[in-house]
Amino acid sequence: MKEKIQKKLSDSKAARWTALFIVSFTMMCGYFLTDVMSPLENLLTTKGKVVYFTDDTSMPADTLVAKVRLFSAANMLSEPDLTVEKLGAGAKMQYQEQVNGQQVTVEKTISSVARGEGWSSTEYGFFSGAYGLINVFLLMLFFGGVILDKMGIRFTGTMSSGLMLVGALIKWYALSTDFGDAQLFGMNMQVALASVGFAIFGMGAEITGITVSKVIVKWFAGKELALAMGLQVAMARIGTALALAVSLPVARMMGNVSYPVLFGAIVLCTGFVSYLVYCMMDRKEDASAEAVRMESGQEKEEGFKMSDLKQIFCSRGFWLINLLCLMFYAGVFPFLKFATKLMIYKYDVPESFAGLIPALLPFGTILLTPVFGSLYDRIGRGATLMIIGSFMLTAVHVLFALPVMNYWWFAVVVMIVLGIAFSLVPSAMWPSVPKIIPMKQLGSAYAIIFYIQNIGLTTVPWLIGWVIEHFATLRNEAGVITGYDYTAPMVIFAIFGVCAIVIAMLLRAEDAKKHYGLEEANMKK
Ligand SMILES: NCCCC[C@H](NC(=O)[C@@H](N)CCCCN)C(=O)O
Repeated sequence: MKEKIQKKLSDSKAARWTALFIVSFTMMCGYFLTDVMSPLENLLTTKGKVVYFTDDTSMPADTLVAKVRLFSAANMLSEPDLTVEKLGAGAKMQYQEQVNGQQVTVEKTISSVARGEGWSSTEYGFFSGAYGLINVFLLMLFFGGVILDKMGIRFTGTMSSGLMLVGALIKWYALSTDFGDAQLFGMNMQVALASVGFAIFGMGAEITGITVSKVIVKWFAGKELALAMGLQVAMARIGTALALAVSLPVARMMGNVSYPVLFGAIVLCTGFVSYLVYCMMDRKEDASAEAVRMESGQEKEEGFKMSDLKQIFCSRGFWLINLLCLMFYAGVFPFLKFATKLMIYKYDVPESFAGLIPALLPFGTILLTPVFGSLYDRIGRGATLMIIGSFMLTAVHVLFALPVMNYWWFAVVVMIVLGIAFSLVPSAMWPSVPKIIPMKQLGSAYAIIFYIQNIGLTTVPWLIGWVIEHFATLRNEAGVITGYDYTAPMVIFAIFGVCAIVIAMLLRAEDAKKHYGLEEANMKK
């Protein structure tokens, strides 16, 4: 009689791809919430209500009311019964405007009215960077990695996806409440509370991120690892793309910036439940792995020890990956937070379409990240892919910084190139980590990389928000904002790109010396 050979659950193709899909879904929900506020920058930084017209233009509500009143008086029409509160969808407005030096009568129909929150650019920058606040300053991401290696995938992932949900609810509460002039921590109460919520969410999102990375290595090591990581990132990008595309229309339709966040919180509930489903699969995988080990008489793998951290810290290749991750991601995610407003003011894109151009970036990566991942699996050249991606990132920011070519189609082309760069580097960088660091220290290794990366994700939006307020905001003599000059912030982003190129080259040199195998294929033939 043939003896039944024990197999691990992860040896089944269907099982491992199902596991990947479930955890990637949780992550996708997290990414949706991370970027849901980015297209709302213009609305958040406008004081009072904003009126949107059917021709895709917009105007502060009080300016509109004043213009309509002036028009009625000048044309001896009866005083309109109009206040900011009475403006509503479907109403027709008439007022006069200077067009090419001539006074013309404009008639517009209101499509929606939404409440602006009156934040400053610095406050918006602070809020955007708050994502990494607890991770960086309370070292929670670092401890998250240790918790992951000590307590395991099921405990850590459940805890962290629960934290995402709690943070999202706090953020929603802050944005849906009018706190008047109340202050917290010496700042506007709404900004402070929304930032606290975002910081708790960010802690959960990042710990979930390292947990999911470990899940993928657990199921795919020696198999289609880079493809699986690429697909996970691709699904995450769907979350980002949807956030960028639907957030402003939802806020406009509902009249308030809090609704997209509420929607995100509901989506996150499903992400939390899907992680619980994964936990059941994880239990089965562990049981089958244990059965295989017993049958083959293998020694039980030694657990994680704090002293293992020394091995991680002593690896030069590991530090180069850290720095590359810091610089490359500092040039992408923080940029996305400001990209919608860049499209409005530099490329003259109507506000209702402006979020769609940055949304092209994640949409492009949805396809390309798995393609490049699979390329890396089959033919290698990981370090080279990272160098090419870093070059592209730099070129993109230099092009955005140029004061010429301010056409929307140019912004679209440049954004597509950024999408290619944003597929190349992540698809090669993340699967390279297990080539440098062994499995049992992988949770801590990813946590340290995410930790260093979070320093950039936190401080770069602060820096850019401050630079926009002090060096990029154009005002007229009365101090009213008339536009923005994005040269200075874009030059800063380009500098991150140059640093990424240098580091990626050093990494390839280090690989040649230490034979990590970054230029080799991942799949064992
Ligand atoms: N296997 C690792 C995949 C990481 C994907 C990577 N995510 C991050 O680096 C996160 N720490 C930051 C996410 C910020 C959310 N917008 C990615 O390329 O998304």
